[in-house]
Amino acid sequence: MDATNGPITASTVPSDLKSLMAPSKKLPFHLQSSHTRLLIKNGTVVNADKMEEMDLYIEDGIIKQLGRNMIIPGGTRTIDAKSMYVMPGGIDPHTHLEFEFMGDKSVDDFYTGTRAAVSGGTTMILDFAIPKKDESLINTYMKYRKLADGKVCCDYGLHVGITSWSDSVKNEMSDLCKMYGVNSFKFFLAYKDLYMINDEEMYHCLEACKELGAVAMVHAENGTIIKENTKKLLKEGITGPEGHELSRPEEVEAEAVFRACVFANQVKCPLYVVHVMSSSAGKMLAQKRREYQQRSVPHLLFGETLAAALGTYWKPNICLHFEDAAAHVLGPPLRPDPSTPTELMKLLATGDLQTVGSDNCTFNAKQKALGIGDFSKIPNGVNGVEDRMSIVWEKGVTAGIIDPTQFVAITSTNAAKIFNLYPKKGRIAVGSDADIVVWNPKRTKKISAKTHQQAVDYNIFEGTVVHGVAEYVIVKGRVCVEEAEIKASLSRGLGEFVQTPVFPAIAYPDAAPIKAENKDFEDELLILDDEIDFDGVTNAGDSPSSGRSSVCSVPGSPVSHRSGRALRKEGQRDLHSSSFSVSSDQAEDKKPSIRVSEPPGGRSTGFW
Ligand SMILES: NC(=O)NCCC(=O)O
Ligand SMILES: [Zn+2]
Repeated sequence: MDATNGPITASTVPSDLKSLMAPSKKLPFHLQSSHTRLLIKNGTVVNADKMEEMDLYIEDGIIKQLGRNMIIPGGTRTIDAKSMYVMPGGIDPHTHLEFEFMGDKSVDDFYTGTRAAVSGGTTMILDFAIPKKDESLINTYMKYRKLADGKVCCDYGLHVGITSWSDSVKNEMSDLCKMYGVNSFKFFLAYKDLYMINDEEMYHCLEACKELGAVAMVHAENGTIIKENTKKLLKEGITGPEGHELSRPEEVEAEAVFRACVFANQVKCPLYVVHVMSSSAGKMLAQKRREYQQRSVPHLLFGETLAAALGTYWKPNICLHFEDAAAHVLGPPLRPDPSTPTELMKLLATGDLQTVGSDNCTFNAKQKALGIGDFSKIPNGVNGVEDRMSIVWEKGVTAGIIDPTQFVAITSTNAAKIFNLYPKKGRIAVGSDADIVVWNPKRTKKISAKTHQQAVDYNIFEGTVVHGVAEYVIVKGRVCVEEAEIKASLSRGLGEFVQTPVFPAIAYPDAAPIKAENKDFEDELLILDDEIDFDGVTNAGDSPSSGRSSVCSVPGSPVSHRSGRALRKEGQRDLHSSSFSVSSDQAEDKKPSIRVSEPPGGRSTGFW
């Protein structure tokens, strides 16, 4: 097939995808109003590198202007964000919606799951298309596209699982990268006999990812030990949910983290460790990451933890009721050490971990009951897609461990960078998607299954009071949550599949930048980012009279236009006539004066 490393284009779209692409363009009539104009006033705009008092003007689903005293068209709706934070909508890098797993199917589907996500301030999810060992990767991917397209309430992307190794798997990985908009592959060192691959297969999988410019992802637990321990525990009569954690204690997770890191380093393939659930695993990853960074292999390793791990733990009395305990079963497990949530939050604060996912994979009490009498049959998975943002805020910002800019980094920007969505997603900037959350740090909420939006009948954060919620959520320019209530505008089909191009600059800093889906669009964003990164301030805060008018308004027009290019200051570089690589510079930590504060616990080694 005629494929390149670039984005999907009309000529490279396979015929099976064409049928999916056509309908997603035809939005229902009520979603078609392309002239939605919105002004968000008086708020504090928070990006991962700084906070600024600014207004924001949105049109056609895109951020068009940032600044103060902007000239905007009449008839524009205004939201007053006084005393609130205006942030990039959350990106949940890890969900399993309608996932067929362990004999059942997770109850939150692409509609209820993304609806719940948006209600909590998340405006994009990355789900997993996981094939059985003998299944085609592309067929599995197509199955997920068919499940999700037309159903999702916010944009989504797909990671693909690697559960076996062969030439055909390798070829399909290549096709997925080159033609289907996938840039990340997860392999499992757990789930022996189901999904687990062995060390040799891991080596080849990492080699293939590196060759393709993809991000390798690993579920790091030692599946062989888990299998043998499980047999032993069941034989000893330990059949209840307490057996779950006993079969896979912290070092079983840390061993697999270590092994995967060493393999990644040998192959020199960027590796993203999903759901780091223990202090032992987190520290192991931090140690390897720092070690490789010192040997000038920056950003080889990335780590994700979960809202579940930050928001709760395996409490001493949890096993008094099977239903409670089973609802908390996921792999790797919640840990009995009560210091785990704080330890993991500190690793996020120091940049040793980069992202927080939900791993949302929900099963109702009836489904969890499959494991009565045998803990190994409890379908693994918990909720989190809805509460992830509030849990991170509560346990991070309210607790004084991170500041709002770090909150944005770990809930949105870092995922956008790692999976090559930035700055279309993960940043409040002119030209970026208007996926925005207006965060109210004064509104409180008591989390409960009785009031949550998710389809599942249990909430592992039940009773937690959070001091900070999504007051308004804007999805592609539409106000979908208002005063913390879902509006009718949040509907099926509002979201679309978003390609994730290979060679993300943060993971492959030496590679030539891969263009996003719209060349003009990306060029404009890169220019604006250059202004932000190297001036130390955005031009967005300047008055229109400063001469840098393209962001505040475009000459001759009351509003700026997406296609309008930023005017350069005298002496400022023209990226189109220079050999300077913006993408690689975006990946560096050497930008001057862009942080508002140092993270607690010392200087970050991450990419805040
Ligand atoms: N995490 C979990 O227990 N369920 C979802 C599947 C996985 O991520 O391993
Ligand atoms: Zn998962």
